[in-house]
Amino acid sequence: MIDNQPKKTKAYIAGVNLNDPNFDYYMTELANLTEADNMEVVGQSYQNAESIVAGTYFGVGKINEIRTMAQGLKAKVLVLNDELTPVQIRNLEKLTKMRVIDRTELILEIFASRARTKQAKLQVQLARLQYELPRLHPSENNLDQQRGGGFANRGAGESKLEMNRRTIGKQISAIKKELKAVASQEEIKSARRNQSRIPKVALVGYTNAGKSTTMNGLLKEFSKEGSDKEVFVKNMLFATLDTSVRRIDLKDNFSFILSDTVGFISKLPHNLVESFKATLQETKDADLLINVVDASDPNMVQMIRTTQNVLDEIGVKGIPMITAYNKADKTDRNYPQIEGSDILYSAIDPKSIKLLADLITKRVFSNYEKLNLNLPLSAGKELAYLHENAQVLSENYEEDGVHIEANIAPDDQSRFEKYLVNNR
Ligand SMILES: Nc1nc2c(ncn2[C@@H]2O[C@H](COP(=O)(O)OP(=O)(O)OP(=O)(O)O)[C@@H](O)[C@H]2O)c(=O)[nH]1
Ligand SMILES: [Mg+2]
Repeated sequence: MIDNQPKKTKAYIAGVNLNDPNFDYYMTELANLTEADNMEVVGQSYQNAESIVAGTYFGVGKINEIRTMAQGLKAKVLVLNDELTPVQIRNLEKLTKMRVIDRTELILEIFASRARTKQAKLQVQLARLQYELPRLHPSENNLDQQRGGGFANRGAGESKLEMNRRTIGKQISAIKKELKAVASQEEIKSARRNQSRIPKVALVGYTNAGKSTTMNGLLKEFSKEGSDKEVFVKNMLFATLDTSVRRIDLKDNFSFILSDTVGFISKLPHNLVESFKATLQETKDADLLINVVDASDPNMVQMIRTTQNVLDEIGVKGIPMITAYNKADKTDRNYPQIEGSDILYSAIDPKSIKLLADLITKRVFSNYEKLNLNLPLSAGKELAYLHENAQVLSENYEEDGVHIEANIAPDDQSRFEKYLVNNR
């Protein structure tokens, strides 16, 4: 059989365990990330230690062991479980004769390969440059220094370093400026959404949990535009890097705005989270979060914790949340099923999607109040506002005005007080 697949680079993965109960889970993630970066994991090892060795990350014995093992397995790349210092990376490359990639660089590479839109590309580029800046080192300009020979030329390498730093610094400012321009466009749209009383619901969660599939499921069931508005779904880490915002129109005039965004993983590089601030804004502005969890994954509990940690890091606090246990079709449990404020479902099952929509409706509109109003026929503007921002249950044009029964947001209730009919 002819194998047309290009051969994947073989990688050896390793880490130092500082007595962390989640260490095995982090190594599993590291293996998945390495595969997601188009490499093949051929082996792994770890070292239990009290602390990281400052200059070389591992102790000498471990480095020798890794070099021997990795060479035997023909690994070309050594992938490490933490963010390393530039000195540690350089020393390990010398000692192992392999390319060394730390966890941060690995995640940045994956994001770079996935970025499609201008905003995502700029955000990843910014995070990469910020990662590189402190990693520029005079020794990387050895050639210049050596070529010059002699003492007199010693400054040449350093000035090149300065030059590189300045160039990267300039690139960073330019990208930040461009990002601001892109973000302000988004802000205008988002401000418009914030002005409206339509509730905002945000899908969040671990990467590959099924957020985008859930969004498409809701769109298929409840959006007039249907499949035109569907988002990209794929069985891979970080399929989504942008935020998509769609309007979902449920029965009985219930509408909400739904957003789907980038997924999370443990130890997301801080720079990356910082760069993706604009993308994650929709999550911060939400009235309700749906935390999508892959219920068929044995590491489900750690994944939930990871999502909580990232939400804390980006400053998402106090927003009500539904935990949505997805992929129930891959478990032996009965679904769909509501369990308190949570749901067990499958995003590819229409019945599940309807139950999820019911749960969202209940949660989002729980503090709305059902009011009976009588609006004069001249109050066209108020009527339009109600249709846009409340759930209009019934509407009858009578001689004395328009009789309306509607569920109205707490903030809007005073606005319609004067039209109240006292028959509640
Ligand atoms: N069997 C099964 N597969 C599902 C279900 N939901 C999603 N998937 C699959 O899981 C994979 C990931 O789905 P996505 O919707 O792209 O996941 P995501 O959370 O948006 O992932 P990222 O954007 O990468 O963070 C795809 O192959 C989906 O087809 C489900 O309920 N059952
Ligand atoms: Mg997605």
